[in-house]
Amino acid sequence: MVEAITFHDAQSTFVTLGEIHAAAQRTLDSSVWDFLEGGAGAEWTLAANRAAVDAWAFRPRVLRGTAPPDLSTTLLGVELAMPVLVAPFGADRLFHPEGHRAVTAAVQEAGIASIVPEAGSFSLETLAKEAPGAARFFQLHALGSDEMFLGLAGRARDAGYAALCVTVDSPVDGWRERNKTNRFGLDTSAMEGNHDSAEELFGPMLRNDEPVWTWARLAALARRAGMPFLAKGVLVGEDAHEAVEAGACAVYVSNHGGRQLDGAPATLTQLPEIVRAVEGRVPVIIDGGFRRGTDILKALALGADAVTLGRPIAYGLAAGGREGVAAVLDLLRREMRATMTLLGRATVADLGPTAVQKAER
Ligand SMILES: Cc1cc2nc3c(=O)[nH]c(=O)nc-3n(C[C@H](O)[C@H](O)[C@H](O)COP(=O)(O)O)c2cc1C
Ligand SMILES: CC(C)CC(=O)C(=O)O
Repeated sequence: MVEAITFHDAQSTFVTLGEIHAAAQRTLDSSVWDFLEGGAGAEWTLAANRAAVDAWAFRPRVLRGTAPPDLSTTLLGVELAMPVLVAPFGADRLFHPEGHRAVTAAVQEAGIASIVPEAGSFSLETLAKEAPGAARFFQLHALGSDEMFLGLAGRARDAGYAALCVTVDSPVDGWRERNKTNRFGLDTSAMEGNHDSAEELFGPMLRNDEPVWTWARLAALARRAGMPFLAKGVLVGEDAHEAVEAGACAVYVSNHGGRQLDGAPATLTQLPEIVRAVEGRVPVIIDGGFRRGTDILKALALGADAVTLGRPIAYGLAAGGREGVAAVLDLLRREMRATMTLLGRATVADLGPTAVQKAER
């Protein structure tokens, strides 16, 4: 007798990413859920990110005799078991008491890397010490005083981070109506892992009373800090060009998951323009609305070197701490692996513009 073939994953309580999303929502208070899930304004950009992914279909090749798929890649000298990074998300202890300690532990196990946030619950040193393989990039804002930036950059350098990830799309907090409706008060202790007080960082952002930084200022500070930097939050070719000219080691296409400028275009829509402007001089990474393995492979086909994920990782964290994040990463990896075979592509380098076409509906 043939025994049953099971299609579920015996390694985890969760067998789909949808289940993890639902479990996260069940776990969190509704106002924390809204803070996590929501975007700015009418949430047009939030929805546009998803629609842009769905606007592409694959062009699969069959009977190509390719080797079993290999998802591994190298980004800025960091080896990744798959072309995925964890996007920086602050206030992590709101989702789980272990916050980024749980995230970096799972990320290290999965053989990829995290972008550790400035506004997180645990210090950059703690995370680098506990999970040196995962804590490879440190995010900080192009905001506040030069001394604050140099202080954090120096700490990241001393703790062994490979590069800074500088967020350039948040000189002021986005107009987030779910938080306003909920009278949501963010517990600042969830954001003080790297600062004596959250006011240091959020004061200028909330007051909106300081001159906005320039590329020249960022370039000069990064040089003084002796650290390479990725520019996070680039959406148009002109800024991609400016970022490379300012010395960025990578351009990170992002609209902050639709949380900052509502009406900003979808990231996947902008990707080809940015790839053209960068002309292969530095890697291009992207985030915004990527929710499953097939989504990630579409971005790679359109020219991204890696895809970063924000909310999906936070869902895993809320649903099950370290194990929840591990389940998200494992599901993504296995779905991508199966999809690569269905596409007739053996390595991520084989994914190019011929792997996708505009979807007809
Ligand atoms: C709860 C939350 C907190 C975030 N905090 C930060 C932050 O401190 N710094 C930053 O650069 N981006 C932050 N982001 C934006 C993410 O880095 C990323 O750009 C975004 O989540 C990507 O979209 P996705 O959630 O659809 O994957 C945050 C996002 C979320 C959901
Ligand atoms: C730490 C948070 C206030 C950051 C956040 O919500 C964001 O950057 O989108």
